[in-house]
Amino acid sequence: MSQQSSPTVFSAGLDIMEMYKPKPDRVKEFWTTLQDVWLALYGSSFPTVAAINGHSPAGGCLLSLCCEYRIMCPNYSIGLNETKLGIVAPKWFMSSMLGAIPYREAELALTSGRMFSTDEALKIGLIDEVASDKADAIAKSEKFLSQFAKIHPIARKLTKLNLRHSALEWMQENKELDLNIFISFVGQPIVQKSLEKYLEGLKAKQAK
Ligand SMILES: CCCCCCCC/C=C\C/C=C/C(=O)SCCNC(=O)CCNC(=O)[C@H](O)C(C)(C)COP(=O)(O)OP(=O)(O)OC[C@H]1O[C@@H](n2cnc3c(N)ncnc32)[C@H](O)[C@@H]1OP(=O)(O)O
Repeated sequence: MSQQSSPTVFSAGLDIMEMYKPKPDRVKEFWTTLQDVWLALYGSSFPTVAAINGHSPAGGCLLSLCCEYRIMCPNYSIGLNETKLGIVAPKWFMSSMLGAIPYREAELALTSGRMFSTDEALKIGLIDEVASDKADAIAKSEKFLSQFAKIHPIARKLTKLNLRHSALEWMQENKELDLNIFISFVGQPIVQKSLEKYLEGLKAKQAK
């Protein structure tokens, strides 16, 4: 469950202002912090559930995909919408999605940057359950977690970490490479232009 200033947003994803005209003194910390959050959450030895009580685009969707189970409240949207911003979901965003939905669905979703409604997300397996509201999402999360009381904790932990091993190992070994790809990608004028247009679209939507 994320605590946001907006009651309708689980996480709006990465701060686009950090990628639009990125400041050289901040960009490394920005990206490595995200890598570290992913490593900690995707690689957590604890069972994890995302109770998604609001919209969850891009980095928001990624946070939920780090968890083993996703429960979402109705009438929100979720997805890796990077292509809509003219950017590319990094390899580890994609592998996180592939841990939840079949390759074919992921390819269609990622290339189109599609955002799914709660019901659509349930249909393709991007989320596991729908909750009627925040309290129900918490109750359902507790129910999911309680099943592990009967499972040996070391067996559960090793099973989870073995399943996630190759994605985690890739990141541990390639943090610097991944950072350099990010910096050179967002630095391209064509990418900056796309981000500018996307931000203008957000402002125009808000002005209506
Ligand atoms: C070859 C391989 C190369 C690989 C290279 C990798 C490069 C790729 C790197 C990164 C991946 C990116 C991940 C991301 O997470 S990108 C961010 C994606 N997020 C979005 O698209 C969300 C956009 N926002 C919305 O859809 C909506 O705002 C909303 C649904 C979240 C909330 O809607 P609503 O409540 O109606 O609020 P407003 O739209 O009115 O927005 C309020 C306010 O907030 C600003 N804002 C919203 N989201 C963001 C954001 N993510 N970053 C910065 N600012 C945001 C919006 O502009 C308004 O601002 P204000 O006018 O100043 O109030």
